Amino acid sequence: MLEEDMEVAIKVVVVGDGAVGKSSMIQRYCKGIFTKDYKKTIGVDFLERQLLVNDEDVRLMLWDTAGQEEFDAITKAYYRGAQACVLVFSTTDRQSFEAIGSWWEKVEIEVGDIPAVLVQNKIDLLDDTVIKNEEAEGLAKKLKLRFYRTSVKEDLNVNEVFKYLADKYLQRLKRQTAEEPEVVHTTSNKMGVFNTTSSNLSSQNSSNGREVISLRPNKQRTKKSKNPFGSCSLL
Ligand SMILES: Nc1nc2c(ncn2[C@@H]2O[C@H](COP(=O)(O)OP(=O)(O)OP(=O)(O)O)[C@@H](O)[C@H]2O)c(=O)[nH]1
Repeated sequence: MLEEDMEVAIKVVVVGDGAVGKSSMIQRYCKGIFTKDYKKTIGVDFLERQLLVNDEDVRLMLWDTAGQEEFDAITKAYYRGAQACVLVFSTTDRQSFEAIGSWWEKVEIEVGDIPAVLVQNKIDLLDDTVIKNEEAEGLAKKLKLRFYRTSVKEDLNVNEVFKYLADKYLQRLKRQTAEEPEVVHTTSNKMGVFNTTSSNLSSQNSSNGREVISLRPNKQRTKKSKNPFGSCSLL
């Protein structure tokens, strides 16, 4: 168990080419809805949802980044501090599959090796697929990532993607707190156990020039919401 009064908050970035279903996936997960309309994401959006993983309260902050290159400069800034990543391509878009390597690279350059998953979305359109199963599985193997096939439209496997990431993140966090029991938090993009009070928050500069945020346990835990969608907010 982690420190009792703490909430684990995980910043997750969802990346991939335009129109692969990133915004839809986040909306499905946080709000339980799906819309057929395509509205290009300009820059970055943000939604959150709470979940329980092995009795731990986890808050996932899901950052929806634009798939178009024209927004690269903006979206890259938002990768900083990311603690987990979803790499998405579409069943019906070959280019989006081929671009996965470069998306992962962009994220890794900003935040290093963080828990991540490879997701093939729109599997309801499998009849029109332009990517062979072996190719997708081969890519996951090459990148050493867990691979999921989802249909946001049919609500297939979406929860599993985020549950897996939260779980993987917690495992790393526990390993790290076991190794460094005095350090509640860590640095830059790495592990973070956050609380919502600012009074105990201090910051300093780390050796690599990135900001280090020190966070201490929050003694006043906020009441948990029973409805997972109840905690969603659009900023
Ligand atoms: N058939 C099908 N359509 C989907 C699925 N997921 C998303 N879509 C549709 O694909 C289109 C693009 O979805 P978005 O979620 O806007 O894509 P995005 O990746 O956020 O796109 P950008 O904001 O441009 O980066 C929309 O019309 C969605 O309704 C799915 O699982 N199946």
